Amino acid sequence: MLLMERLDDLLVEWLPRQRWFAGKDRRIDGISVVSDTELVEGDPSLHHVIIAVHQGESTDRYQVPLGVRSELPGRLKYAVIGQLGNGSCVYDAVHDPQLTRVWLENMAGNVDVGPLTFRSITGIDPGLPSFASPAEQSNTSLIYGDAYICKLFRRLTPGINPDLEVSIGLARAGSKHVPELYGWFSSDLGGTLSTLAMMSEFLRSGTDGWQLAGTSVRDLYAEADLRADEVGGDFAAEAERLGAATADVHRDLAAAFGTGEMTPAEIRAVADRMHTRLCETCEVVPQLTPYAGRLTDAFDALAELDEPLLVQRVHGDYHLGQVMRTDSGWMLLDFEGEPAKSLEERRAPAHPLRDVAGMLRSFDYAARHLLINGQTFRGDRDQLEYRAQEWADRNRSAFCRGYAEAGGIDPAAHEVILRAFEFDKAVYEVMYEARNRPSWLPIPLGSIAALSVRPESGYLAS
Ligand SMILES: Nc1ncnc2c1ncn2[C@@H]1O[C@H](COP(=O)(O)OP(=O)(O)O)[C@@H](O)[C@H]1O
Ligand SMILES: O=P(O)(O)O[C@H]1O[C@H](CO)[C@@H](O[C@H]2O[C@H](CO)[C@@H](O)[C@H](O)[C@H]2O)[C@H](O)[C@H]1O
Repeated sequence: MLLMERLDDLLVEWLPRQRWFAGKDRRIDGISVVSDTELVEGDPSLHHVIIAVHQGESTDRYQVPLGVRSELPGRLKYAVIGQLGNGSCVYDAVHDPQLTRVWLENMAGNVDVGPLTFRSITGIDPGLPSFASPAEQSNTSLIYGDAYICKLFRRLTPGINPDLEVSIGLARAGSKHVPELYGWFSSDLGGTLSTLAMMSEFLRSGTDGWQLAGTSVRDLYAEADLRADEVGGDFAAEAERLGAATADVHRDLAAAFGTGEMTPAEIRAVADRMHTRLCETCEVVPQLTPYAGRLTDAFDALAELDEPLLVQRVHGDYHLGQVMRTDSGWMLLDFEGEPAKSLEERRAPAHPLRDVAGMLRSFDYAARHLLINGQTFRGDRDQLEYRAQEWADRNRSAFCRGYAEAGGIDPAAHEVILRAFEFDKAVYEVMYEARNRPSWLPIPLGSIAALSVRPESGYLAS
């Protein structure tokens, strides 16, 4: 058992500096160890630790694999958490390939160690070295060789993780737009077998949509007088193909998990939740308040729909960082849903245009993110903002066209639904940015300002 004096103090100081720690906006009142399984003995040792972090009314559980060495080599200094009472160093084990190899070996061997169960569903090479992915993400991924990527879920929820659940479902449905699943590991959490990590094919030929879109936007801003359709890096054809891939995955999700109907009363409940989120966000970010009236109108218009809506399992947190363009087309990743929602909400069937709206938001982000933080490009500010909107609109339309032509519900024919979902997502982003990246807050606020003055009808095309 690793829990020695000072560990909790060290974690209180270290956790808020981690990208994946979801409680950065609240004080940590205390930390307790839920489980501690020694996976590698000796020096270094690997402790698979699950902690409970107490913050006010809430307690969240996190997975924190810890390495312990009597002396920390220079190459691991950046991963240090601190010094334990007995003088040894404790550090974030994901950065130590000497330790992380054990997860791969254990999955390959389908072994159980204490409460941990390691499983693979295909033959995997247990000998590949790992490094921690530098990607901007909510969890931590390890890349083994250039063959596998193993995502360690940081904040844990009892039960099967939706990302794993959906990957299994889509594999069974024969989807060609998701990486092949290779294995996972789980542990008992409060009496329920719960996913700790999943390992899939590493898409070595892939580039994520956020980077590709960013390159296109940079190309545009570098050419002072050209329009989005005139520069070399035009993204519209890719956006259209991405729309088509999204429709394919929605069809496969419907086949794997079934479809249902949302009654008008349930639609009103969805609109109510959007309204609640708006009120909560206005309290934290008062700059949103001037738009509250127009946002409320959009949510009310959704609440007034009197036809049932077809619902199904969806992605739930869809954006350009969740898709990769590979040599065989677009691949979709990370079916975990919005990290702030409960597991039940994340697994609940929803309208497929929720994902479409998520991706539309991402085109806005891609266009606007280079205009914050004092980045300088040719052209005056107003002109750049105009061109950003033009780029976003061109790609938003192309994505919707691709989606509809591949058999998805035509977004242009369901603007009331799309508008409500897009505004709700933008409100979510306002809170997300306020908590995680305050310097990015102008992005969703700017989008809300621009979109909320568009007419209800034709709001996509304008
Ligand atoms: N199968 C994969 N192959 C290659 N890179 C991947 C793969 N899965 C994820 N990535 C990279 O890791 C990033 C984060 O992955 P994601 O699943 O969204 O993590 P998180 O849920 O922690 O945010 C992606 O944007 C992508 O760049
Ligand atoms: O970490 P996740 O991918 O699960 O999602 C969370 O973080 C995302 C940022 O990394 C955040 O996405 C927002 O920023 C993106 C650009 O960085 C942009 O493309 C998205 O449209 C925007 O929503 C996501 O909302 C959050 O849940």
